[in-house]
Amino acid sequence: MASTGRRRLRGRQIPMETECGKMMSSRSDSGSGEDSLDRLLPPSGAPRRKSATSLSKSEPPLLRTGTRTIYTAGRPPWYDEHGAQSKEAFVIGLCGGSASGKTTVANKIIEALDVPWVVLLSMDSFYKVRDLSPEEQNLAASNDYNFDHPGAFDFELLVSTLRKLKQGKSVKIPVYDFTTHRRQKDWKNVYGASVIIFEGIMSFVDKELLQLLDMKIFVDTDSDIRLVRRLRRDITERGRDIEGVIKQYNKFVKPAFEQYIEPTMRLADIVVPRGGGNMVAIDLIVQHVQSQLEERELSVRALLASAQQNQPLPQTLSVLESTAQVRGLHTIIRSKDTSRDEFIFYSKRLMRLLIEHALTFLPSQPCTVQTPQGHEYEGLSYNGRGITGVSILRAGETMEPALRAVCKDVRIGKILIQTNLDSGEPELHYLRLPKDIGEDHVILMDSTVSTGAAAMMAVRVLLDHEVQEDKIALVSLLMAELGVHSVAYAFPKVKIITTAVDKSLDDNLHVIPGIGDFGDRYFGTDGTDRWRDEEDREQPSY
Ligand SMILES: Nc1ncnc2c1ncn2[C@@H]1O[C@H](COP(=O)(O)OP(=O)(O)O)[C@@H](O)[C@H]1O
Ligand SMILES: Nc1ccn([C@@H]2O[C@H](COP(=O)(O)O)[C@@H](O)[C@H]2O)c(=O)n1
Repeated sequence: MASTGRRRLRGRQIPMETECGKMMSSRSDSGSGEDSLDRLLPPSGAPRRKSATSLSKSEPPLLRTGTRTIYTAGRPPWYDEHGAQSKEAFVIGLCGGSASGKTTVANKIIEALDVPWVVLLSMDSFYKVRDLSPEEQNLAASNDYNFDHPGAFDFELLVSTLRKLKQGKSVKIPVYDFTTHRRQKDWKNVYGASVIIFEGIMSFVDKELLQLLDMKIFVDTDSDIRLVRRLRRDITERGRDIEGVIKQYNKFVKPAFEQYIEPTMRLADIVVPRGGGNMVAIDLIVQHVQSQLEERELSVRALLASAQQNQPLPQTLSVLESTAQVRGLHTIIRSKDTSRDEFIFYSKRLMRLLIEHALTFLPSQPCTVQTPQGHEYEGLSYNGRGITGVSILRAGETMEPALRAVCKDVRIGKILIQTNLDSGEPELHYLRLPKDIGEDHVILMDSTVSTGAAAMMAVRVLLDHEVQEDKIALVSLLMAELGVHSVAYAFPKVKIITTAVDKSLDDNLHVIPGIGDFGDRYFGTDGTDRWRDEEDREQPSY
């Protein structure tokens, strides 16, 4: 499962560490502001981050421990050839008394596991939502409020969040502040993962929650040690004083351990004595998880390549009319002898025609306007909430100027999908989508579509962000028949819009007769750059 192989940036092979920086496992974002940024690539020069997202224990949401930085290879497909979510995340539940070392064990597992997309979810995030009343605030301030009772947690939100995350969907997670006993204003956006580690003092008390856990681990640390650790932590990290910690411990923490937490030890698959120092136990856990992940591996491209062949083209497909002008443009950009500047110029013209064509599928309603001559004109106006263009990087980004030119104030999102050259599978590496994209019509842009695996991954991501399937238009200059069938079969409501559909794919899954590698030809990375005007060079924006 851990993949460290070579990648191809939708066509271009890149050395991972120099071009993209190294990847981190998973992350969260505050979701505030115009863009909610699910970024998997650190900006160049930015400090590297630790392995997984920790979702409540500290702010900013980075790993707190670990001697090693784990880099990921991006998110592999979590859907099958039908576009359905077939790959559920593996969920590890970690239970144990307060300060037993749950978080420490979780981080050790993440480090040793070394797989992409691990999320660390803490039960602390799900302390009840309502603000404490002034009396309760006073109780909390004097360590007289009971945070160690099942009733203190919002299990409903916790179960629904974990269920969604396990299905590979993105979720918003509250962030808890131990110093104010409140949730912070901004919640974190977290994208679905391959492995979810869920830790908390009451991880095993709720039946529904238990059913979501694939592996249950109890961290069993001596109560004296827990008290000492808790004293140190609560004073240094949670703004408490020594008397208060001891009072709270004796009044609530200790009895709760005996009444609610310790009895759930019998539900555990593995008990880890001593916590994070027990490397033998951690290695055993890691071995088991790795074997489970291997079993879940899935080859989407292979499944697609053998699927849905020799069928009539779907109703959802619209091919730009093959006028003399369109054929002429194709002739230029398909020719291997076309120079780069001509390739850019004429593919841009074709993109403009394609995007204009795509916009005709947006919903409209009749409207009447007054002309300057005082007469009425019966026209049409766009009848939707907003329009977002989402480009599949890198080549899809070349279509953004055409969209911006014809669609005023369009919002733009980006998805970076790379092909792992070892597995041949697409992997999701970077995602930036505008806030509330779920309400918009989305024009999903990629220059070419071959098997459809990357396009399917992008559609899957949009659906996971609540975009409605019938509001997605996949717009591509050139598509292979196979890709059209794959996307249409998996997502029958997605509109597919292109300027040409080519019959076949070669052994490298390139479209035939095709256009070559669009990104390489456009960005001049194919080594055959015959550029005339150096100043006009275009580069990808990320
Ligand atoms: N094996 C250990 N040795 C020393 N200190 C530890 C060990 N494990 C955890 N700690 C410390 O104890 C405190 C609580 O650990 P943590 O993993 O956050 O526990 P939990 O998540 O169960 O509350 C932290 O300050 C942590 O650094
Ligand atoms: N406002 C709060 C909320 C919770 N606590 C204590 O946190 C403990 C659970 O967190 P761990 O990291 O120790 O598992 C729990 O025992 C609560 O007493 C708090 O002090 N203040």
